[in-house]
Amino acid sequence: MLLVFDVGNTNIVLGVYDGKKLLYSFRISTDKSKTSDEYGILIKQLIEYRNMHLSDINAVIISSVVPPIMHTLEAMTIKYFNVYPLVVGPGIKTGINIKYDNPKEVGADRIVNAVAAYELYGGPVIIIDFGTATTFCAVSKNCEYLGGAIAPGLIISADALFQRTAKLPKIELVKPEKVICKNTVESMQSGLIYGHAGMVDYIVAKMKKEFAENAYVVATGGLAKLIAQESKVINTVNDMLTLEGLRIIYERNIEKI
Ligand SMILES: Nc1ncnc2c1ncn2[C@@H]1O[C@H](COP(=O)(O)OP(=O)(O)O)[C@@H](O)[C@H]1O
Ligand SMILES: CC(C)(COP(=O)(O)O)[C@@H](O)C(=O)NCCC(=O)O
Ligand SMILES: [K+]
Repeated sequence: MLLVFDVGNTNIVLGVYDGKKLLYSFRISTDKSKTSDEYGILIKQLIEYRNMHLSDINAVIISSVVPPIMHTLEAMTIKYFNVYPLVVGPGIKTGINIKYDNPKEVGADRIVNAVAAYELYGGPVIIIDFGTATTFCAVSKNCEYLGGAIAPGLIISADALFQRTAKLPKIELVKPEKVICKNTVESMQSGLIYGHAGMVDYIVAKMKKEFAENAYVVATGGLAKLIAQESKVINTVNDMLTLEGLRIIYERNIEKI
């Protein structure tokens, strides 16, 4: 079986694939201070909790936007799974033509999402990933990664309001019923959530004008569902987009699983 790792700035999402089928997924926090043994034991417990064994995993692929954690994770997979991981980066076949000024600069998660979105929905396609940052990526009809936009994510924006003011509290990210709110917490929720949805609709409209009016729009990431309730431009939410992309890239790089 294949174990895939999507290492984001807030969470690591793991998936276990049997061929093309995602059996289980797990979400753990990204913690730069954890050792390879701490990750190893945690992942062992998650796998055994699903009645599998470490030895059931015979391949690993990792995509990461947190370079300092990579050495730890690579050491962990070698020690606990006896497997050298495939790491998404230069030299890996993705099947996508990256038109960024410097292709090495694009976050691996954005490439992986682009691969999955093109495979699942075809091009032209726009991918929005609501993670620590909210990223937008445009992929053309001919599978070119055209680039996109990076905006502060919802959690970053909420934290900034809390940290940079004296009177604004930490809040839960839920949508208030109205946009005109009569207390501090709901007013912050209103600005954050309706504001983010408006930003999404505006950027997508501008992207469509710039490259393809008929682009399909797929959203992923921890907060995708929350914004998709409000945004008018998201065609589908696929929470497993990055995991699917990792599975597809693995298949493109290895003849046989
Ligand atoms: N299933 C979920 N439901 C609600 N919020 C979530 C869920 N998963 C993650 N989040 C929140 O969404 C934020 C972004 O998560 P994630 O997409 O994992 O970010 P990243 O990829 O940058 O690590 C996190 O702060 C997390 O608390
Ligand atoms: C933009 C990101 C921080 C998003 O990361 P995430 O929110 O998923 O943790 C990541 O994709 C990244 O570090 N990208 C490198 C810069 C770029 O893509 O141009
Ligand atoms: K991500």
